[in-house]
Amino acid sequence: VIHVFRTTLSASNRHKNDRKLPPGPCALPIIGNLHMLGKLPHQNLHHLAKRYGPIMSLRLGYVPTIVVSSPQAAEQFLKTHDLVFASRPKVQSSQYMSYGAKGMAFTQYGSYWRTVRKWCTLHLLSASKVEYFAPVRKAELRSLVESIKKAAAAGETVDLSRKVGKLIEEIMSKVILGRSLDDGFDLKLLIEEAVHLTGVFNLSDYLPYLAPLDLQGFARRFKKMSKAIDKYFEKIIDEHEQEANLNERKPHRDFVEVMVSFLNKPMNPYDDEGQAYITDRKNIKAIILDMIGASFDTASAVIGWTFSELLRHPRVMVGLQQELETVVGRNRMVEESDLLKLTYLDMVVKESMRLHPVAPFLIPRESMEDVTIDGYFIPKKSRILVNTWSMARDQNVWSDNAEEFVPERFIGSKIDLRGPDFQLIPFGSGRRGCPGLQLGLLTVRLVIAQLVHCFHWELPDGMLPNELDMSEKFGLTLPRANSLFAKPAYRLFDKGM
Ligand code: HEM
Repeated sequence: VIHVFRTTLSASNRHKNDRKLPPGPCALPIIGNLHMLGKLPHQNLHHLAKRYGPIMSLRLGYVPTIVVSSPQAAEQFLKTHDLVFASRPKVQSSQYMSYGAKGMAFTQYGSYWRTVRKWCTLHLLSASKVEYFAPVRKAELRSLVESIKKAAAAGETVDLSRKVGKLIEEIMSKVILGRSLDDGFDLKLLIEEAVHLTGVFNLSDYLPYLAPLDLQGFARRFKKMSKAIDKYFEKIIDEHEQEANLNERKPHRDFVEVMVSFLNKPMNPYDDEGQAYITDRKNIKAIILDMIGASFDTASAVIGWTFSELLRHPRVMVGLQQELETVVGRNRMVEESDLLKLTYLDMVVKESMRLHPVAPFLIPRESMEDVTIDGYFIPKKSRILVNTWSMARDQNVWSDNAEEFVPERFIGSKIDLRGPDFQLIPFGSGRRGCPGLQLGLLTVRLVIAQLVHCFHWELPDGMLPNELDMSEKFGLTLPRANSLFAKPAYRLFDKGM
């Protein structure tokens, strides 16, 4: 009770003193504005921002929260004051799922995070590492094309969401764990649930005195999931250790193999900040979980939305097939080396990631000190939600047709989706921007190009393009709510292999 009284009092005091918080809707006692989020918070906050402006202040439970909804405002938070907002809040999910924030994505800013990030960027996510796995992508895509070809020959409709989900899961698990997931353990289902629960608003994070009651049952679910995942990772690390003993001189390939080779060694021996060690298996398990969580759902969500838009806009699908025909020709499949020449594909992917950003609030940040932005006071320990979904619908930035899927808007434009241009930041920006961008983007482009090149696609049962369901499922990521079904017809001249 004292805690509730204190937080309510201190929140109202903040309004009273001369430091002006950004505008925002009135907050109720105790819950603040939590009741205004609804099932699709990115959409509801988009509507509220239209009324209160691009830097809006809310109180979620006891947590002061700032919602950023324009590219100019995002630049202030992610570039001008990048360091102030380079931390992540301590949340219940990371305590359970990241072994007490021992990974990267949910770890507070500091020397541990800096070292882990540098190390992962250098040893796991570098350009040469991404390239190294090209044969894995090729083999997995070939086998997917073969299976869709069979379905096409039988006149069947395929569940594209499921097929693409499986493909990404296979590619990423070979890259990260060094093995196929065909071993009876449904890691994908657990990761999907973990990512979803990490994104939805957990009362225990906003009203911590209620945490022991676990009113939404999240803690129970996190504990159960983390136990199952931990057991699985232990087995994988054991196997890697045995293999490492057998082949000491073998080059290290998958992520676990690289990490196991660093066990008990400092991550950056030549660096002043080398306090971080992969001292025990917890570091390895936390990093693996981050990598899997960050890669399974993101790439498949982008591909799912891009296919949905292509099916809703046959003109764009045909345009993309024409480009593929010119650059690749119908006598062979797409190779990774073709991708650089596919400029329309690039526009299609940009447009899809603009309208359907995979992480609608990026991964929430937390301010490390008090700061004033555009005359507004942003208190230390505020939670920052950058609403990229809302930014894509800003008519001042994207003109009257902001809500329409028009890849041609990028003709002659230099907008880069990797972070420098704040109107399009599906991978975030600044110190906390996505370190897996290269791997993610390459995978997304390759899969879309291959499937559009090899097959004609139609909506099933005479469904019209404007009848396709486009509902979203909100979590840390924003995939389609329902599976996408489509009917393929093989279109390459030869056997395509
Ligand atoms: C198309 C696929 C992907 C998309 C759209 C995406 C998007 C994002 C976004 C929006 C963030 C938050 C950035 C911020 O707060 O500014 C992020 C962070 C992160 N991503 Fe990705 N990502 C993708 C693929 C990947 C892959 C394949 C990996 C690794 C295998 C990865 C690893 C990470 C990690 C570790 C972080 C946390 C970084 C940190 O906190 O320092 N991502 N990603």
